[in-house]
Amino acid sequence: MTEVNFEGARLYAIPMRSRFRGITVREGVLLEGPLGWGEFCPFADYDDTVAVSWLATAVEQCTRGWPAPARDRIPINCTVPAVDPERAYEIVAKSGCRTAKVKVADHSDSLPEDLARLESVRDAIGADGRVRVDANGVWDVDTAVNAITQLDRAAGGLEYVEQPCPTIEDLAAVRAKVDVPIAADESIRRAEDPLRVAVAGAADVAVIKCTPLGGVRRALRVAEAAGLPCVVSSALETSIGLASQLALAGALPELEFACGLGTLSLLTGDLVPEDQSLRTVDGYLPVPTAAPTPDPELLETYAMTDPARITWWTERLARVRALFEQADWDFDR
Ligand SMILES: O=C(O)CCC(=O)C1=CC=C[C@@H](O)[C@@H]1C(=O)O
Ligand SMILES: [Mg+2]
Repeated sequence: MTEVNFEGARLYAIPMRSRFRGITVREGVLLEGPLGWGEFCPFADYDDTVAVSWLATAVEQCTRGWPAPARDRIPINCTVPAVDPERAYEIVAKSGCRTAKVKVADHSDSLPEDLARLESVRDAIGADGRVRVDANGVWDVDTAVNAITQLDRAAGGLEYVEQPCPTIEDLAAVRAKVDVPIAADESIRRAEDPLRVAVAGAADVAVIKCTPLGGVRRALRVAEAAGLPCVVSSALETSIGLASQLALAGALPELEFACGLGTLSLLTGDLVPEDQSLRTVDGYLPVPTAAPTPDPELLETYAMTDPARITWWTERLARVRALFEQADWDFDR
């Protein structure tokens, strides 16, 4: 992998606008290769083995590029964190998106807050907008059935509920009891072999994220294996990593749903110049033909400065690089 300039890795730390997935500062690494830059940003709680796929996505982007797209723009959902109703209204209203994805079940006893947030989101998006929720797998089957029924009512109809329960079996049980369609996210992405998850009977929609799945080519194979309509959703990358996710959304043979790639708005900044930044405009993002280039000034502004974090990321990158090289990674497999 001499093609990738690991010595020139740039470490960044960008504060989030609101806490999301327990994260208040997004950290990661940019790597340069012959085709431009890629982004390595596995969440801190992922071990090195899991992080290998994240590195593969960055290496694919900066050394190989992506398969040809089937479309040139992607409809985007705005993402509403577990915020109060006023803030939820504001996020949806100013997003320009016709679909909103709302985080629910953020903490125990969250249902009354979730219901108020959904009512507000429906007010903001209007009767013809679409509203989906994501519970990140925290409910058991009975809790899920009860919550989904109430959330569906508060939202004036849900497009789908993403990962209501942790297991495939529980998703199937909930799906048999509610009319709201079910989407599988963690069930696919965290599976030991995402190509072999029997998700078809348990969900109506597959959420696919190319960053943790090892690149655009692999994610396309996972999408095909899932055999369901797909939604591409982000891993909270900067514009550098979002480019791969948009390339995946662009290359899917069919795309029925808006994708969860409008997450740059959750960060307080980006690493590329304003005119290349992948911020949603009128509910859409373009499918890039090449990775955007980081702005040297922004790399300085958001450079990681905490010595302990720098050591942690540098050592992690070295370990994951060694695993990636041992794996003799095949991007097409
Ligand atoms: O899909 C979206 O609208 C935004 C992305 C998003 O929700 C997520 C990004 C990163 C980590 C995940 O916990 C979370 C998700 O569960 O889908
Ligand atoms: Mg999800």
